[in-house]
Amino acid sequence: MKISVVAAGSWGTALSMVLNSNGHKVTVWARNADHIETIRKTRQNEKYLKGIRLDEKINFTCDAEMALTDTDVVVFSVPSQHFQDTFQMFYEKGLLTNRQVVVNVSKGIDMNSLETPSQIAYRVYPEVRFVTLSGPSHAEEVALELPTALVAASKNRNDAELIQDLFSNDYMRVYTNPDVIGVEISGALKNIIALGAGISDGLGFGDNAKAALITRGIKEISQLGLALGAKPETFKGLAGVGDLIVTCTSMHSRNRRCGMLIGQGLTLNEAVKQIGMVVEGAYTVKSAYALSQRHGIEMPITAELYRVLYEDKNAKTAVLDLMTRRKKHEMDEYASKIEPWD
Ligand SMILES: NC(=O)C1=CN([C@@H]2O[C@H](COP(=O)(O)OP(=O)(O)OC[C@H]3O[C@@H](n4cnc5c(N)ncnc54)[C@H](O)[C@@H]3O)[C@@H](O)[C@H]2O)C=CC1
Ligand SMILES: O=C(CO)COP(=O)(O)O
Repeated sequence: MKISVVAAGSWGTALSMVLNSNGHKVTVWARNADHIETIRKTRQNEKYLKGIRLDEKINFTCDAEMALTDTDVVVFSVPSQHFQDTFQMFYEKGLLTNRQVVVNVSKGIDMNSLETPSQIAYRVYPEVRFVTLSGPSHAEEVALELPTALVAASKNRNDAELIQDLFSNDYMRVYTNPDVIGVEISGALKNIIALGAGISDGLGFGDNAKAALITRGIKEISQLGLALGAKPETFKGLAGVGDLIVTCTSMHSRNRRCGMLIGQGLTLNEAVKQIGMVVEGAYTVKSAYALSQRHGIEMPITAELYRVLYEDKNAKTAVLDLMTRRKKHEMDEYASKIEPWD
């Protein structure tokens, strides 16, 4: 198949390698001509995916028409805060048709509209054939062909299966899932919890704190997801708890590393600058906090992180406030229904 990949960051580049090794004709589009020129000359993406050689067969261009015309699949890998602009720009140029399948691989919620990428895509182009590809997958490991499992989620089974076939090989296993919103909310919100896990590490806390954040984190993620129409099983899957575990524990995670720097005393801006790549949780924390208020959902970890990142709250005070919240049952439903020990 002919496939366009939009953006030459770490994830777009790693996925273009998978698709190329699966025998597809891949063209990567990026807006920065100098970046493209350097990749073409060196066959490396030194800025975003250090030390990895890129096959000569992968095309790199900054000509959008050349990259998208007559392709079967368009993979969007722009940071989520730029998904709206980029998708709309390609749509208005007439470069997206419903003969193509659009795959989004970014993980976030737009801070202005509070929409996920699928909600943006359907609003801009109601006939879009949309698939979201998510799950525990650091680009650095995928580029080395280390075993990875993903989820392709779509309202349309054929489109989900097409994307499953396209990316599957002996080091990449792709499952399908009809729950697009559940997969999107999982992928977006795990970045917030990973920032928190990094802050916890940076403050010198241990594995107990990390396990507590992961476990209470998936509860917050699923509560917001359920309010937005997600299915509960999704949060137990690869896009849910799977991606939460890898992002909260891996040294590859930009969100976790950014949190560690904040825990060690840097400001959010200083930490993001030092990471030098997108730190999605820094933006999605604003969207998730706003959504929790809109839907009346208690999300204590998200709320404390919002205060630390945007209201200058001291991180240690935030932890103390989380630890000394009102005492409660582990399962909220017990509080409102029957006594659990009856
Ligand atoms: N890197 C990874 O391991 C994974 C990343 N993701 C997600 O993929 C998305 C992209 O992440 P990365 O590639 O890692 O980020 P990155 O920071 O490595 O690269 C982002 C790329 O997007 C480009 N870009 C930024 N704004 C743009 C715009 N308005 N138009 C066109 N291009 C633009 C940048 O120039 C850069 O090339 C994020 O949502 C991330 O959460 C998902 C799974 C794995
Ligand atoms: O989504 C990812 C792994 O699944 C990448 O996480 P980071 O953006 O924190 O590096």
